[in-house]
Amino acid sequence: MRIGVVGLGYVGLVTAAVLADKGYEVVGVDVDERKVEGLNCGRVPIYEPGLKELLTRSQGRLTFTTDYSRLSDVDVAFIAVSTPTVNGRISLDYVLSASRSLKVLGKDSVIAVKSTVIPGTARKVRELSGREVVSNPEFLKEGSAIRDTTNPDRIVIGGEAQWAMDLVEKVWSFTNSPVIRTTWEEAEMIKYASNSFLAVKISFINEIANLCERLNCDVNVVAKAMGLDPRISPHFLRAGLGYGGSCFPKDTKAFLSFSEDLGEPLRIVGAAIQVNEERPLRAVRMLEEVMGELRDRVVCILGLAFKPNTDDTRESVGLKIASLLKEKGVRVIGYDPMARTESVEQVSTKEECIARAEGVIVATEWEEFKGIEDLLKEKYVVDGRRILDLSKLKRFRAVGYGRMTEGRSP
Ligand SMILES: NC(=O)c1ccc[n+]([C@@H]2O[C@H](COP(=O)([O-])OP(=O)(O)OC[C@H]3O[C@@H](n4cnc5c(N)ncnc54)[C@H](O)[C@@H]3O)[C@@H](O)[C@H]2O)c1
Ligand SMILES: O=c1ccn([C@@H]2O[C@H](COP(=O)(O)OP(=O)(O)O[C@H]3O[C@H](CO)[C@@H](O)[C@H](O)[C@H]3O)[C@@H](O)[C@H]2O)c(=O)[nH]1
Repeated sequence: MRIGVVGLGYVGLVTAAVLADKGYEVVGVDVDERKVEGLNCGRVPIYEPGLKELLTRSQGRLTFTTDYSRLSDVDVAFIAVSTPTVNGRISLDYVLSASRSLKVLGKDSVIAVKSTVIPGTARKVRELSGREVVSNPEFLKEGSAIRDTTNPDRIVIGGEAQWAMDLVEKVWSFTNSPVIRTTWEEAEMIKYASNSFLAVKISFINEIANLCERLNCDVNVVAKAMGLDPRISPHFLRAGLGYGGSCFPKDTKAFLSFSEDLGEPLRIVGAAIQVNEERPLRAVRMLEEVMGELRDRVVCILGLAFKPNTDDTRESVGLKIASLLKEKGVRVIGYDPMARTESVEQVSTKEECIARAEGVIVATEWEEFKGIEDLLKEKYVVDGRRILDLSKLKRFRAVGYGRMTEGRSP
């Protein structure tokens, strides 16, 4: 089977690499000429564990181009272009533009929409492309994208024409994952409802963390016991500085405005967004509580990627905290094992970052930030991700930690 993948970002590139590795002939198309040129020279534009190796292994079955006409003989073309939220609403511009370009497909080819889109979009894609369309939302997580694509929890296939759904199901037959067949709109809803539910869960535990900070409580103890109830589950119950990344922030907002347009506003999702937006400021206040006036002092942020094992800084909490601190006249330096950004002065080791600063905020729970308590002994510390052994620190605040210990904050 020949496969096309339109949009070679975190989703498209991983999808293309995994499918090529499974033996399909794959053509990847992107409008970004530099990205395509780089890929054709073996340069991988993102950091995702295992991706470079996978791309090298599948050379020969995988080609990259900016030329849509190269898709004319594919059986299935996946759309994996971005769907940003602009002024609180989803922008479908890239998806609709890709759909028009996909008129090059043969009449029996199927378009599978992987991009996260509001209900009703797959129908529009069919109108614009004149081809049969299946909604096949993506659930991968950055940092474990290859494993998630090779072995997904479920495969959702939404559509109308059985033959088209059969074809897309066949593409994923190597996975052995449960397949759920739905309508287009159900598939599109499943994606937003899933992301929103996880975002709600995070904001919920973060509010519990706020309460714990006022009491003689540790949110980790509370969450651990809650999570032992299989109805609650321990997943996505880690209190911290809130969710970032390219999905939850934009998808919750797009889903909320979509629900409002329908006259059925998702109030719980609205509250989760609000709670999340308060997290960076809360981190700054914690640092002020322990350190006092921050102006002209040096603060180090450990972790600029929105989560560990990625170089992605989209909606990164660390960067949001950095900009709040700068507004207060703080001299901010940052360190991240993978992420690179123009917006913060970056140093190349955590040791240097910590040594140069008076205050340290742990914003991302990278593995290499665990066990660094000795480096932090003389610093003011905010453990925003609860990865430190607090008993080894002197002057600190930690998310969801309100245990009183003599001589220690709080
Ligand atoms: N990143 C994730 O973890 C993740 C997981 C699941 C779903 N999603 C969804 O998948 C979609 C893609 O996300 P991403 O993070 O991979 O985006 P991305 O921004 O990393 O990549 C998108 C790519 O699409 C290209 N593009 C834009 N318009 C195009 C067009 N008309 N034709 C061809 N290429 C075009 C861009 O140049 C870019 O390379 C979004 O809808 C997102 O919500 C993302
Ligand atoms: O208990 C938790 C779990 C996560 N997070 C934060 O939540 C954000 C998102 O994390 P994660 O879900 O692991 O990363 P993403 O790669 O953004 O993946 C999410 O978004 C993707 C895009 O839609 C979906 O495909 C995935 O299923 C969904 O998990 C990050 O900032 C995490 O730090 C927490 O604060 N506490």
